[in-house]
Amino acid sequence: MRRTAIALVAHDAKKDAMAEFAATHRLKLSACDLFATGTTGARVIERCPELQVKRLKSGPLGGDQQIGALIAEGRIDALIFFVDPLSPMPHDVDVKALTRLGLVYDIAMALNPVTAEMVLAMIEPLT
Ligand SMILES: O=C(CO)COP(=O)(O)O
Repeated sequence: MRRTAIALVAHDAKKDAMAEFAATHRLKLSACDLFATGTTGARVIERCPELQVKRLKSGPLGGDQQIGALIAEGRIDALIFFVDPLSPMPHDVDVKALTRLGLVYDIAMALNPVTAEMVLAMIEPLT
């Protein structure tokens, strides 16, 4: 049985919040397999160098789609995606496709920090 796999994604205006979220939950996250879009992953690693994070491409360059592909393959248990609802995104279609796949495959999906706290509280990492 594999470890619990969590994907971390944050839009630019939410990256500070994601770095803080990762720092607050570093212990639990360290027991999970972590995936992230490029810049989000870099920010998480910068804040929490001890975390092993598989960084994919930056979201606008295909990273959202890579996370979506992992979801479609059944390799992600939870998506924590801090969405910026106030800024237009050139890759809005990718963002929509990613959240759509989260729904299609019925994984745990948190789109804001308060829900992410709840989702993580329910996760018992397999070690
Ligand atoms: O754009 C993103 C999600 O749509 C996130 O990508 P980055 O983590 O590379 O900024």
